[in-house]
Amino acid sequence: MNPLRDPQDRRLPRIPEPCALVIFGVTGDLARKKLLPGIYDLANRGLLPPGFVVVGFARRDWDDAVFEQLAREAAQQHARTPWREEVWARLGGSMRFVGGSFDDDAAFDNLADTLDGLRDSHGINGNAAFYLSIPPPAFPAVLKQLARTGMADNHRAGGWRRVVVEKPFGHDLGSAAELNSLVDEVFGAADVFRIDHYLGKETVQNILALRFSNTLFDPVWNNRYVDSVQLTMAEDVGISTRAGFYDAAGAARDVLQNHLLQLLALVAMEEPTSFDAEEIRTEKLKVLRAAALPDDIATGTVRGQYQQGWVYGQRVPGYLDEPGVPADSTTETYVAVRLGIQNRRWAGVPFYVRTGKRMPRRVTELAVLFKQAPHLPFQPADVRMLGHNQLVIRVQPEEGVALKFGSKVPGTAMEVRDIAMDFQYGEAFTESSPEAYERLVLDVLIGDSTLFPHADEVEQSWRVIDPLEDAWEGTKPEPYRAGEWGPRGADELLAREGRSWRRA
Ligand SMILES: NC(=O)C1=CN([C@@H]2O[C@H](COP(=O)(O)OP(=O)(O)OC[C@H]3O[C@@H](n4cnc5c(N)ncnc54)[C@H](OP(=O)(O)O)[C@@H]3O)[C@@H](O)[C@H]2O)C=CC1
Ligand SMILES: O=C1O[C@H](COP(=O)(O)O)[C@@H](O)[C@H](O)[C@H]1O
Repeated sequence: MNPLRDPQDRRLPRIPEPCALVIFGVTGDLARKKLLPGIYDLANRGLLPPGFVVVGFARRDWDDAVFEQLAREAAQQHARTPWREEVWARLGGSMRFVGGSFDDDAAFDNLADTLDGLRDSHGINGNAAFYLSIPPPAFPAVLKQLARTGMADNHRAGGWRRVVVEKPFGHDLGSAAELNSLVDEVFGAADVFRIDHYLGKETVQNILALRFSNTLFDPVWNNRYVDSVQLTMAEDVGISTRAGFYDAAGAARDVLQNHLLQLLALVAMEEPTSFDAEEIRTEKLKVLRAAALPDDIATGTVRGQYQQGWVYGQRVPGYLDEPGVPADSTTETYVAVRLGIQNRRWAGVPFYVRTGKRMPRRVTELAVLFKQAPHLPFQPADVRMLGHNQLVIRVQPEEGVALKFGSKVPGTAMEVRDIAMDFQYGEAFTESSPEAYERLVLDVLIGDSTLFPHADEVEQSWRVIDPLEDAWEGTKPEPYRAGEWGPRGADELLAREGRSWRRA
C-alpha cells in the first residue's frame, strides 16, 4: 500500500469487495427508476469490483437474459451518466434472476444455491447484500426466509451478509419496534441498513458541512438570532400507481416521519465529536427526543387532500379520482406542522414543516429565518422592502444555498432592500452530484452506515408521529386544489403567529 495514501480518506474511490446485490422486488418502480440505473452509474464510474453480481428476485418466469434486458432498459432510461456499451457488457453479463414468491420456500432455496454458485464463478466469497425493495408488509416474510435458509448468516456464508430495508420502516411505533426486533434476530446490528434516501442527497449532507466547517453560521444558529425555521418538501406529482401503499400511509407517514424529521435533526443537532456514524446518530437522536408537537395538535397542524386542478397547465385529477383510491378516503396528501425543539438552543423557535403532493412545482428546501435587527435607524419607508435575513438550503431541484439580506438600493436615498447571494452547485462544481441511491447502494456494499438512520432514530420519529395520527383519527382533511400551495389552513397556521410561508 502507498504509505502516503490514507485509507480513511473518503476522496479516494472506495471500491467494495467482490459481492452480490440481491434485489427483492426487482420488477418494481423503485428498482427500475433508481436502483438498477444507480448500479449502472456506479459501474460507469468504475466503483464496482470485477466480481460484482446483481441477482433479481420477483414473481416472474424469467431467465437471466430477460432480466438483463429489463435492467438495460431501466439503466438506459434513468441513469445519470452517459451510456457506454462496454460498461454494460461487463455489468449485464453478471445479472442473475430467481423467480418466485415470498412464501415459496423452493425459490429461496434456489436463491441460496445461486449465491453459493457465485462463490466460485465470480469469487464473491460469500459476500452479499439483500435489498428489500418490496411492499413493507412483505418485509417480515422475506426476513424469515433469509433466516430459514441460513442466507443471513455471515459465518455460514463465509463472508459478510447485509440487509437494506426500505422505508417506511413500520406503520407506527409498535410495528417499527416489532420490525426492529425481527431484523435484529436475523442480522447483526452492524449489518442492517435502514434506508432514507434523503440522507444520500448531496445537499442534505451539505447541511452538516455548512454548519460545522464554517465560523459564519454557528454563532447565530440558536434562539437568540433565529426567528423560525421552515422546511418545505413540495412535489408536483400525485401518487402515480402507488394508491395501495399511499392510501394506507398518507403524507405524515410517507415522508414526515422519515425524510423531513431527518432534515430537521440535521438542522438542529449539536456538533458531533467526529463524523463517525455513531456520533452523528447520537446527536440526531437527541434532537428527535426533544422534538415536540404543539400542545393543541388540532390547531397546530394542518392536513389536506388535493382536488382536481392544474399543474404546469395540465389538468390533473383529484386524489379521490386516482386509480385505486377509495371514493371516501380521508388520507392526507398534504401536512403542515409546527414543531418545537425543547432544548436550550431552540426553545421558543418554531420549526414549520410542510409537505404535499400536486403542488405548483417540485421543490425541497429548508430556510432559516433570522430575527429582524433590534433597531433600524432608517425612515420606515426606506425599509419597507426589508424582510428577515434568511439562509436557504435548496435540496432540489436547483441545488444550492442562498443568503438573503438587506442592501442599499443605488441612489441618493438610504433605501434598503432584500437581495440574495446565491451559490449553485452546477456553477460552483464541475462534477455533477451522484444520485442518492447511487451513493447509498455503494455505502451498503462498502459497509459504511453513516448515512443510514439507526433503529432508535426510527422509533423516536414514530414517537413524534403517533400522537399526530391519533389526534387526526376520524377527522377529514382540508381540500386544496392541485397546483396550489396547500390548504388555506396552512397559511392561517403561520398567520396566527404573525408569520407567512416563504415563497419556495
Ligand atoms: N417507488 C418509489 O419511488 C419509492 C419506494 N420506496 C419503497 O420501496 C419499496 C418498493 O417500492 P416500489 O418499487 O414502488 O413498489 P412496487 O409495488 O412498484 O414493486 C413491488 C415489487 O415487489 C414485488 N413483490 C410484491 N409482492 C411479492 C411477492 N409476494 N413475492 C415476490 N415479489 C413480490 C413485485 O414483483 P412482482 O409483482 O413482479 O412479482 C415488485 O417487484 C417499498 O418499500 C416502498 O415503500 C421508497 C421510496 C420511494
Ligand atoms: O420516499 C418517498 O420519496 C418520494 C420523493 O423523493 P424525491 O427524491 O423525488 O424527493 C415521494 O414521491 C414518495 O411518495 C415517498 O415515498
